[in-house]
Amino acid sequence: MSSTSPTPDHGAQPAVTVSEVIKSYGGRRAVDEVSLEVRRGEFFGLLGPNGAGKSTLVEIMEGLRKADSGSVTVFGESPWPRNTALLPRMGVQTQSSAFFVRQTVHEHLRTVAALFGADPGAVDATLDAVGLGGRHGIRVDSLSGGQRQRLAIASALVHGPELIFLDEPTAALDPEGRRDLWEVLRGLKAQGRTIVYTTHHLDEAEALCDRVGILVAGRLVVTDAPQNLIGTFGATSRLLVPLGRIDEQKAASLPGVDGVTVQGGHLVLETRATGRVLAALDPLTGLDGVQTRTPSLEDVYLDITARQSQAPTPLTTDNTNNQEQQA
Ligand SMILES: Nc1ncnc2c1ncn2[C@@H]1O[C@H](COP(=O)(O)OP(=O)(O)OP(=O)(O)O)[C@@H](O)[C@H]1O
Repeated sequence: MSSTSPTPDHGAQPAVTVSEVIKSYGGRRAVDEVSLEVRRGEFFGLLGPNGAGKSTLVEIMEGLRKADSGSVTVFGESPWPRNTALLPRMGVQTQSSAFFVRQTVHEHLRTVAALFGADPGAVDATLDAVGLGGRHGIRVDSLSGGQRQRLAIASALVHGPELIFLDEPTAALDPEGRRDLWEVLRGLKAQGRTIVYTTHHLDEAEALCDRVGILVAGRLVVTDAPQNLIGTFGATSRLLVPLGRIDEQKAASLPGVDGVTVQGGHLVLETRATGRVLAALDPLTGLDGVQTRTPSLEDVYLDITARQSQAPTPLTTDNTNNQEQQA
């Protein structure tokens, strides 16, 4: 990767602005009047079920697809039609990234680096960063799916872009590869780069993203910081009590318990008042072996997407709109 870091210019225009974008295929809206801003230095995650419109929206931001209506700017300029001035400032990994399949890994990345006029010295460092350091001489068409994905990510990073678009970058990676890439992405953010990415891994989005946007059937239903979403949408905590300690009816009658189910070897108590329920349980069952599960972004996501699929309604908007973003 190039060692050049973006000049910090917080308070400047957003990295990406999307305004009322619509894109339809055959009369069906894949992206339905979406507006959002990605701030400079922000790590922004787009979440949503299969077919929700994430890739379409990201590719419109990248200038790879044309919106039917609405507007997009990247660093204040339109990415469509193909804006060559923006290319050195953007790194793009798509779900169908192209490769020079007859080249070796090192040749491929050297070629990509040369196309962008990047420092050839960045090739080795980038391959190391994505875990392909030991694969320099392997032909691209002999790589595994996960290794190809790493090479696609390297191809998006080698020229040290300010703004990085990654479409499901960890989809084909093994757990170790996923964690390694998290560190690479955190490093890029620490350098002040802006990252827009899509993922189905909610734990990952919660760990990495400053803000996430959830798309359902082409509509952006909510945008906020993961912790704000968890707080705002008030997913309940769960207390797991080993079976046999307390009967279901008695548990359901405890103050603060919203619901009780049996799952595996546990009675699962749903609550928004964990301390109160633990205090009530202690004299009845003791707390040994009682486990507490706090709500996660995944809980909130599943709740929001299920409710939106049944009855689409506007949700509370971004709590972080007026907060300064930290690089
Ligand atoms: N080139 C195309 N022609 C026709 N329909 C398309 C095209 N690209 C996408 N679509 C449709 O648009 C909708 C949104 O697709 P998109 O790939 O953007 O969703 P996604 O959220 O990225 O899905 P996934 O999580 O499965 O990657 C889907 O119904 C898809 O079938």
